[in-house]
Amino acid sequence: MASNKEEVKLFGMMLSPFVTRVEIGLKLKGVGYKYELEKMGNLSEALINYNPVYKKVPVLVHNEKPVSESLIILEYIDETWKQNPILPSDPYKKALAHFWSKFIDDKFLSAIKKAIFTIDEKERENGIEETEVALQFLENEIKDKFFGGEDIGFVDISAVLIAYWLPIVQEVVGLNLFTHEKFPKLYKWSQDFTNHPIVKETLPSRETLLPYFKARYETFLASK
Ligand SMILES: N[C@@H](CCC(=O)N[C@@H](CS)C(=O)NCC(=O)O)C(=O)O
Repeated sequence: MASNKEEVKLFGMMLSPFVTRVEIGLKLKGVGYKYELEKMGNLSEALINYNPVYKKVPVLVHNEKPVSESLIILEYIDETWKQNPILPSDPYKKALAHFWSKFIDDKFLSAIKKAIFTIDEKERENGIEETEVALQFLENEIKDKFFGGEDIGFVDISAVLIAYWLPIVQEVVGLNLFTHEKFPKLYKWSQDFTNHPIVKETLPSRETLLPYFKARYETFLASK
């Protein structure tokens, strides 16, 4: 737990998988925090001061020191509060955890964005194919219950957007990318992960996320 002297603030936004990563990390550690709710398109001056480079959430402010970028924040949390480790201590395993988390943010995210937010049919198909290739790499990486072994770790938390956001997003868009048939191990992992009590209590409800994403997708289609 954060001691009384410590002040932990999380600048976040509803329905953001990047903010959810940080919340899961803090809760796994049992660190209490104050949530500062930001609004898309109307960010507070405080947030912009804390993250002038990207002007995005999440930002963790620990005793007035701001840390930005969800994966960097997660590592900071893990190094600051030692209980319930999120990253492996073995340097090679730690390097692999960083590799796969970066893979999710680089390869998977760019592929899925292309698969969803592209009008050009050929380009969209490339996006779908690239998403499936990325999911297959992750399917091959699951050796235990979680990417982190028997307990949730860094890659699991990074992949929350695959476990929870992707099934909802593909339903709205009408894609069948991530199914039990195509990726049995990854699908089973997504069930175990989203049913973990800390993850479950942190995820936004399907009833909120689905209409939000539907509206966003319709706005995109209307703009084309
Ligand atoms: N790479 C960043 C991504 C963060 C991000 O995209 N945050 C979005 C919310 S999901 C945001 O703050 N958007 C506000 C804006 O663009 O004005 C991370 O991992 O923290």
